[in-house]
Amino acid sequence: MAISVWRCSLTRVRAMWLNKRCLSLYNSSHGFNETEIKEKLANFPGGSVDLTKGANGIAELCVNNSSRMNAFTGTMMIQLEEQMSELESWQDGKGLIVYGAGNTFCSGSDLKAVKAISSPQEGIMMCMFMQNTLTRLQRLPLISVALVQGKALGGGSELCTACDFRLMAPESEIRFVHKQMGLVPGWGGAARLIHLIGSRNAFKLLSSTAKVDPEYALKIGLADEVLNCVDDRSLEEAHKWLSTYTKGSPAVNRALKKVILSGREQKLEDALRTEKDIFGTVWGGPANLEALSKAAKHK
Ligand SMILES: CCCC(=O)SCCNC(=O)CCNC(=O)[C@H](O)C(C)(C)COP(=O)(O)OP(=O)(O)OC[C@H]1O[C@@H](n2cnc3c(N)ncnc32)[C@H](O)[C@@H]1OP(=O)(O)O
Repeated sequence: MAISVWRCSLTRVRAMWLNKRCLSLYNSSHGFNETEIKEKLANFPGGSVDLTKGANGIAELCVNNSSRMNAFTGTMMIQLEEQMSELESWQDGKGLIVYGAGNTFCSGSDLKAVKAISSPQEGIMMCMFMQNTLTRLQRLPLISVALVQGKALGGGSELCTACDFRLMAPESEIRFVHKQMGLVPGWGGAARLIHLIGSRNAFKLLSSTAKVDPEYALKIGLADEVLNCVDDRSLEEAHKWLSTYTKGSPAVNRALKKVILSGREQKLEDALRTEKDIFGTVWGGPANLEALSKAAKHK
């Protein structure tokens, strides 16, 4: 009995490790040493990244460092990575809302930590670590939404581009301030921004470091909706918005996200093949059989 439990958990750990390796961009073959950068990041504590998984299949991920406008400390970067493993293995999950504590989104990386990891080699390691994590966020089999209240600055603006959708509360702003810091985005924000709004609009936002308000964000396709509410009520509003897109079984919702991902990331022929494989996982499945038995009409 004890041996079979041990084998089972060993298989689960191995599956999680393989999954993580497949979903990440960088591993040791790219000169990336995850253990080393985690040890370094652990020296910059503070704040937390809190995950709440709802019984309705919707999770909330809260970036919480309110005394520093939710800036990412080293330990928060590590926690964000750990929460991705938790979400990747959540079979009942359908959706995710990423938001910041205290009615503001996130002011990027903690400037104190950034100062201490200032060598280009360490900067590149931190950048690889965060790109891995945010790529895994983007590739979660969940419909993800960034709820932007207050400010999303620097790395915070990059974080919101890793979600499938962005909802902006009144008076909120997204701002790629990197150039003013003598930087360019490094957490994958530039590449994702170009996919979202095109290279000309992305060029303008990155080179001017302009504040993007909800109305302009909606106009250029950076935001998907301008919410009516501020403070805690905007989280409720975000849940309501998301519920339109997460109806139905987790298996079908997750399959849907996977076909969108393959269409987004793969070449057409490969995406078509992946779509066929994913189709095979839902065809004749419980949700399909139930719909057929009800002879559903779509009037
Ligand atoms: C590849 C990633 C690249 C990056 O993310 S680089 C970092 C980019 N982010 C920044 O430069 C943000 C710098 N902060 C600001 O511009 C302003 O603090 C901000 C966010 C507009 C808020 O302004 P205010 O509302 O006036 O509030 P405040 O300035 O008094 O801030 C409240 C406390 O929060 C702190 N804070 C804000 N952003 C921080 C950050 N990123 N790292 C470390 N601490 C940060 C700020 O220092 C202040 O603390 P304290 O009260 O002085 O002890």
